Amino acid sequence: MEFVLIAVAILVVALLVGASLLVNRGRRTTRLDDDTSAGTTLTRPRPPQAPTTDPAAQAGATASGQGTTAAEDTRPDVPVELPPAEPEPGLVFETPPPSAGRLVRLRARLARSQSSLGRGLLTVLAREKLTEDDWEEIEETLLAADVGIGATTQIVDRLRTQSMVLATASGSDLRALLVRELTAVLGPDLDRTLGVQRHEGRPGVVLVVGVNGAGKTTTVGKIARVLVGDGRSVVLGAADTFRAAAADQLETWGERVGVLTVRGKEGADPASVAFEAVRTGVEAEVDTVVVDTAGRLHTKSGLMDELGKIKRVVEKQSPVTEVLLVLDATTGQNGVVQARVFTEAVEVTGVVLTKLDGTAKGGIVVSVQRELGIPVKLVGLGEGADDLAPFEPEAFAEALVGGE
Ligand SMILES: Nc1nc2c(ncn2[C@@H]2O[C@H](COP(=O)(O)OP(=O)(O)OP(=O)(O)O)[C@@H](O)[C@H]2O)c(=O)[nH]1
Repeated sequence: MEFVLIAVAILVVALLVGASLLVNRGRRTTRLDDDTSAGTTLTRPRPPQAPTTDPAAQAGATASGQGTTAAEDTRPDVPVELPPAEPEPGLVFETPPPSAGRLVRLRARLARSQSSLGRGLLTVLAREKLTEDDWEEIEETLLAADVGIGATTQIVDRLRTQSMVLATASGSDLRALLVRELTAVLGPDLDRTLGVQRHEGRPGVVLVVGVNGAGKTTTVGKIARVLVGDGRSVVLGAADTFRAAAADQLETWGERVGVLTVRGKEGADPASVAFEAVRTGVEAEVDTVVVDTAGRLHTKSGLMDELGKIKRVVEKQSPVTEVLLVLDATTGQNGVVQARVFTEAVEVTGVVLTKLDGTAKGGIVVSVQRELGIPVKLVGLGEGADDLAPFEPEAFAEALVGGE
């Protein structure tokens, strides 16, 4: 009898161990879009034989937000199969226009800056003989438009040396002169190429940073459209896990143009989401992965830690080729102060100035570039999906001055 009891006990223990092994094994593999997992998800349904990832690693990163991340764990190198980029039934992808020439098409959006800056300057310059009061007015107009003291002095000095020419210049000559001088302070020789190209078989990786409310998420969506409009394939990463609505917003932007978004659960580790987004981009061999990051302005060291970690983790997959800082043009000099925190936290390679349509201070482009020493690469000129344009100094100066 005793022998039978011992045999039954051994059998029960063996069954329990076997069952637990099976359960754990089941947990080790989950689909990226499995809503019950704590890790990252793709926004569109994956094929039934979708590959698997290690949720244990993801959960670790998600829960802690520090220490080892998903990326830093050794994870099986499981290929990610993406659903075909074809419209689902009833869903028609939009075709955004290419980015070239957008600034010229959107020049009317700078009307507010044009009337206060461009027209203001032209009116004074057209006076028969310029007095000291006139020069002061020119200076004040430039400063009021946030051009900044250094560039204002440069413009006024150069115009003064040409006052003989000004005295006899026609309206169109004056306009051309002003366009030339404004272009000169806009840094016409700065390299504004976006680092979005594939390199050595890996996608370009763009990190988008900036204070929440600057239009960052909207801008990431618009950048996706710029890239798609220019014929590139894109994956988006919703690493702003602090604000749940940001991921929803990004998904919607992506869906409209057939771009996949990798997102995390609310509160997930941003680095983990960024890692998965880039991993997905590498596997799918897309041209560019664009990652939206959280822009909470907590302590500088907190920001540095978070952005530093995202960059470090992402670069296990593919080098970061562009870090874009999104700034709201309507916040003026305040925005520049905030911007400094970001430039100290991460090596920013380009600035996106949003909401330029909503300000009379178009000169902010000049002061941002001068103060941060970073080129403005894109400008936001409205709420429309394609109201984001590559920045071109001469076209911008033309738009500010207006006419012709
Ligand atoms: N007029 C104008 N509005 C813009 C521009 N860029 C963004 N916006 C709008 O600004 C509004 C507020 O944007 P945000 O509050 O910054 O929202 P968000 O884009 O999610 O920004 P984050 O919180 O940084 O992620 C949205 O309605 C955008 O459409 C622009 O260039 N011009």
